[in-house]
Amino acid sequence: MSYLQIDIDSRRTYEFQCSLLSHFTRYLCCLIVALSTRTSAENDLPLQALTKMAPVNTGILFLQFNSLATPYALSKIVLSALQKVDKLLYIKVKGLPLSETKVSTYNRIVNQIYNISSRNAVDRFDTRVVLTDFRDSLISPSVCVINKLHTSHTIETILMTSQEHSYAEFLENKRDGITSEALHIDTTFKDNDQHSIIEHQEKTQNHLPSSTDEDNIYDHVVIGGTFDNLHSGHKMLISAAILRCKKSLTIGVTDGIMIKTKKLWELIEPCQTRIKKLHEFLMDVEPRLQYKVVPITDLYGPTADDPALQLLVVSEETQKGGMKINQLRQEKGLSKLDIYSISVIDDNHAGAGEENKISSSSFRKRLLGSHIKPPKFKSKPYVIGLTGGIASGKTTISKRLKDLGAHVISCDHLGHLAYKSGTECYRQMIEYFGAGILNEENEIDRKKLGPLVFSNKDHLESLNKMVWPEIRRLYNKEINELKKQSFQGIIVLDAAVLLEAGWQEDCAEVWVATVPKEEAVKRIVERDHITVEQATRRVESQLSNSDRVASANVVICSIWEPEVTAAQVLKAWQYVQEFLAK
Ligand SMILES: CC(C)(COP(=O)(O)OP(=O)(O)OC[C@H]1O[C@@H](n2cnc3c(N)ncnc32)[C@H](O)[C@@H]1O)[C@@H](O)C(=O)NCCC(=O)NCCS
Ligand SMILES: Nc1ncnc2c1ncn2[C@@H]1O[C@H](COP(=O)(O)OP(=O)(O)OP(=O)(O)O)[C@@H](O)[C@H]1O
Repeated sequence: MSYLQIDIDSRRTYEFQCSLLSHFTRYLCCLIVALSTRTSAENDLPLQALTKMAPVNTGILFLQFNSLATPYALSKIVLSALQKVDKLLYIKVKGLPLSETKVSTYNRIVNQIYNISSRNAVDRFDTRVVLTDFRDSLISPSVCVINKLHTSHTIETILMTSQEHSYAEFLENKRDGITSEALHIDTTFKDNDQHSIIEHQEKTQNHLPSSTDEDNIYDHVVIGGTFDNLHSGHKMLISAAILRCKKSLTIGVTDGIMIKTKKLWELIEPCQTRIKKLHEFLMDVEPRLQYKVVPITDLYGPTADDPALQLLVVSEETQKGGMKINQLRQEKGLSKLDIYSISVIDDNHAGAGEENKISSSSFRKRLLGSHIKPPKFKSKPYVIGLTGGIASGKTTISKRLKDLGAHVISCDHLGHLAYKSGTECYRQMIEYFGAGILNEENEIDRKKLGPLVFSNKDHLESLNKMVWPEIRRLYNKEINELKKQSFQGIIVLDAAVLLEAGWQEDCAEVWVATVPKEEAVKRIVERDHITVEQATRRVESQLSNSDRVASANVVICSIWEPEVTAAQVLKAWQYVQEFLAK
């Protein structure tokens, strides 16, 4: 071995920089650590003999660098750890060499961990590889930094590759009664694993672009992205940047027009939420860098005028963006950025019609029909508010729900009842608009009313004030009648104006039907035989998809074949059934 293994920070809880520690003292420490490690490790029970721990949400795996002799060993250890934690696994690699190690070596380990995790864990599983030790080993190998690890989530269990120490004292944010377990894994190479190892190795080799040496480290690094549903591809990009960064990392996060061309963009979280989540991830993996996380509304962001930036990290699919940036910088007399490019990581969970690579839009598609927010309350009967823009598929969805056994109340139908002569609403409307809105049978004529209200916002508002309370009274009457008949099932309140009228207050949850604006316009033109301009005006006069999605417990998108819509409805329906049965 060409390095000294030093593991002082796993012996003490205090946090200080011991730059004055002599090599001799360090060597002694190493010796003590190495000896104590061996003794306790020998006393370990084999994994099979350990009682199975209760499932926990968050854990940390302390991995010894020298146990990673092969990608196979790493795979086996990480896979084993993934099985013991439900939601979030931190991974900290200990015992790194003090010098002569390359960024690319560490970067490959990090990539491999993310690759294994994304291939083997469920979609929403969150793996976070702590980068502090890697950076210490790369940037200041002669300075021993002793850190207490602070994580944004409470750690419930500690996993290790050998039972040398509980490590609990090095965690700032840990559950009382934290458990620990040594993973004893047979990392002996088996012939039939050859294929998967070669595959892993290939996937985790970084693409080496011509403009930069993959082992260079820079003061000021920059990356950009949308970072919606932060996934392994993003984490690899961010890690590649952090490992090559000494002082500041600038991150441009797309906003505004940049996101509106993306699939299911209405489901993308607001820019400030994405920035907050990104920041939380950065603080977990390497809190000691200076981060400048800023919204961007074009592909250049701060690279258009920041002279200090030196390296841009991209992926093979966004390299072109890097070239455009350098073209602009050259035109402006700024220095060109070195460009480091990572490989794109594939998604082995990809379903039909999804991209091959891990992508946020596939995640968004998988969110359709699932409960993005839990129901507000449990009740019997159980009222679901179904809403959505014009031609978004509400009627089709409510028919499907009726087939599944729901009692559907159409607020459109109740609106017609509210206009009937003899109601309070009828009386108010004649008083406000005059008898000119009546037909020969003294019924309210919608064709006469339409031009009056759609040309005047105040009139429309007044009309809504008269009609909405009447509709609410009518649906409550129907719900109460169902209650009297001991109906215990699910009631669907199909209401285009559910959110505008505030009726979501009466619902345990809200389902929102969406289609992209262009598709809604196309459907309206075909159905109502009006012009594209007229259809566009109708769509634009309503609440936007993203406003509706903000209030949704479930989002259903009807852009694909009817069976895809039906599958989303069934998924959400089954969740509600399970929720009510609990
Ligand atoms: C215009 C940009 C920023 C928009 O980002 P985009 O919407 O693609 O972001 P997204 O969140 O999807 O991805 C962010 C980054 O992660 C990479 N990435 C996404 N998925 C994967 C994956 N499966 N494997 C590896 N990398 C991935 C993307 O290629 C991108 O580089 C970007 O695509 C681009 O052109 N980047 C190069 C220029 C740049 O960085 N500009 C901003 C400077 S501040
Ligand atoms: N995959 C799909 N899912 C649902 N509807 C679809 C789908 N594909 C096409 N459509 C069509 O879209 C149109 C609008 O659907 P629907 O009538 O259910 O919408 P809506 O939201 O009730 O509309 P409105 O509020 O204008 O009455 C219909 O003609 C429907 O057949």
